[in-house]
Amino acid sequence: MEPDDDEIPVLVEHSEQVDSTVAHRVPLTIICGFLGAGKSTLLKRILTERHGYRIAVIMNEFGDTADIEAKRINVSSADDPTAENSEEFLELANGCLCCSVKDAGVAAIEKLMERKGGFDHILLETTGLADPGPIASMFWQNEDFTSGLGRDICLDGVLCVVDAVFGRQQMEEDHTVDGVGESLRQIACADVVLLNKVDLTSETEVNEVEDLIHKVNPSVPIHRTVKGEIDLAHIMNINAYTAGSASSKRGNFIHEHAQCGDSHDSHDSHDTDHSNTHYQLRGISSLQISCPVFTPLLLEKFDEWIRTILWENRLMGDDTGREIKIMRCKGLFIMESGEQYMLQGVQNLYDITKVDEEITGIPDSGKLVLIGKGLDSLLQQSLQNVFHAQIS
Ligand SMILES: Nc1nc2c(ncn2[C@@H]2O[C@H](COP(=O)(O)OP(=O)(O)OP(=O)(O)O)[C@@H](O)[C@H]2O)c(=O)[nH]1
Repeated sequence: MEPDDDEIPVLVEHSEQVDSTVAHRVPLTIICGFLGAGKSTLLKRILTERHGYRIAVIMNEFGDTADIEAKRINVSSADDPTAENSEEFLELANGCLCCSVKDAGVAAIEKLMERKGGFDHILLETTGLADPGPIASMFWQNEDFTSGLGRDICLDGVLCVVDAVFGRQQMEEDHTVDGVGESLRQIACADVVLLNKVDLTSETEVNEVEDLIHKVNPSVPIHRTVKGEIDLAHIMNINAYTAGSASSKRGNFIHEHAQCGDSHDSHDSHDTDHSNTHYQLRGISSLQISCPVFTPLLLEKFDEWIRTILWENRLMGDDTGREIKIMRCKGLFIMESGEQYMLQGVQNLYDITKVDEEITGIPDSGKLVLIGKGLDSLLQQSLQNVFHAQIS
């Protein structure tokens, strides 16, 4: 759903036809990561390893990686315009394709689809300083996009590579004018995290970084890696933004890290009491809340509640000017009928869709994860009021 001042939005249920179309689109993964964390190392590995996928890797800096591979497989690079086959695409021996993204993301992908087509997956690398939120929203739910390029590709998820050695320091130290640093934005928006360079630090330190990441994004799966060594099944086709056939994977956030508790507190440090894990770091906080079984009316009410926050940056009924900013939200709601609904949101875009397949091992009640600014006790109370209005 996108905000529109003139229309009252309604909850749209996606038909099976739409979901089957989604299945034919090429999934796109946005790769972000802290400076020097190992993004290029991961991409180099993907571009050279025999994995059986045809992957298009769209890189910011075509330079180093492409040059190395070009020499090895004897294909000319974009830096050599006189050579035969010279273009900004570089086809590699393992079926991967490397593409320069100097001409802006969407244009590069349009060209890619026109000229090369037929990929299993697209990996889009962003710069170390990028906020993946706006990029993700560009590839998801954007009207211009869905009526054009969106017919061919769909957003699979956001992968964040974190440095196991300096990750913690980067998260604690970086900040921008509005108080939330890029590294925290990247963690907030991540659907999967690679905690890389674990060979360079102790188990204790790795555990601490992992803990910090989960404080910021309680539901994100974290994979520990050395030089980006990861089974691609963990980072591709995770379907973080759709409610189609692979819903069991999307249900992960409900089960993983249940030890985080139900809520996170707002202090610039870890809470020692694990029963209250309400957490805030440099202005960004995360909140994980258990939801009661939903009636159709409660689903409507919840839709109104989250819409007011995402579109108007305020709580329903609160005209005090207190601002709330959600960067990422996810939810799974269990209906009285046994049906399940999935919430996905990035920036001010969101979608609530019926899950068309049973998620195995789900709890009796649903869960909601919010990551952003202003997630305080007033917000929690406001949500509880919505829940209790239905129960009583
Ligand atoms: N020991 C060790 N070194 C690593 C690992 N991953 C990457 N490196 C090294 O760390 C350095 C930085 O890695 P890159 O892959 O260039 O990092 P990046 O995220 O692409 O860096 P920027 O694009 O500059 O932000 C390189 O020298 C890599 O060889 C790892 O898991 N262990």
